[in-house]
Amino acid sequence: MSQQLKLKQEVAKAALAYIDDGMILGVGTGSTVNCLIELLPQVNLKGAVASSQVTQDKLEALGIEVMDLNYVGELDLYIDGADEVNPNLQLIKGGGGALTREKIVAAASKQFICLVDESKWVTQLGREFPVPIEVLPQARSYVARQLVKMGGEPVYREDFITDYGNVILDTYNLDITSASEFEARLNNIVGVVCNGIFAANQADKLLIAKSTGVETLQR
Ligand SMILES: O=C[C@H](O)[C@H](O)[C@H](O)COP(=O)(O)O
Repeated sequence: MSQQLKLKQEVAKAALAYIDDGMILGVGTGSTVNCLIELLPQVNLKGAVASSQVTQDKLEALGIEVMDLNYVGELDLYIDGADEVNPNLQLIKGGGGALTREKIVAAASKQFICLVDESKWVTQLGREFPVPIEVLPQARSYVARQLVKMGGEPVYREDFITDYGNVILDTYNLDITSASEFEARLNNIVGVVCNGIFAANQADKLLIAKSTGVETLQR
């Protein structure tokens, strides 16, 4: 087993302590959260709200009832991974293309706990990992030109369609000195459905797995 998978399993195990019996849990997407999903049969959940079709399928395969967010109201807890996290617990997400539904579930939750291994820790977002931007298919070229004007280098994620039928522009080279401002600027481009900067919906708590153990950071 790789060291990184081991760290993902450790941080997933640490997250179990925050899940209460009888809860409806918001469940993220990705390889880190997959480690958590495998452990969820240990908890007596009332149900879950899934942040992607992939997660929904995995939860249902374990016999966990997946509920429609529109009918459950505010969730107590959302747990998800991230592609990058900075010291303010702001994130880049969407490497797996699930950013829009993830941001909706995060926004609808009282608390967002983010699970990462130490490879995800950065001082400034977007220097290495591109910002995934979900775009209406018809607006792809227009949005790409606006991103170039902002100094970005958008790359169309080929052969990928989101759960909502849209496309993704993975955008490199954005100078994200203020994640909040950048998130809002990207949202202002007509045709953008959602962007992968999670500043308005940043993590409340970060569990970070290191070779020395799992550390907890609180906002
Ligand atoms: O769309 C995918 C999500 O934002 C994931 O949370 C993110 O890509 C992290 O995934 P992983 O745990 O596989 O690194």
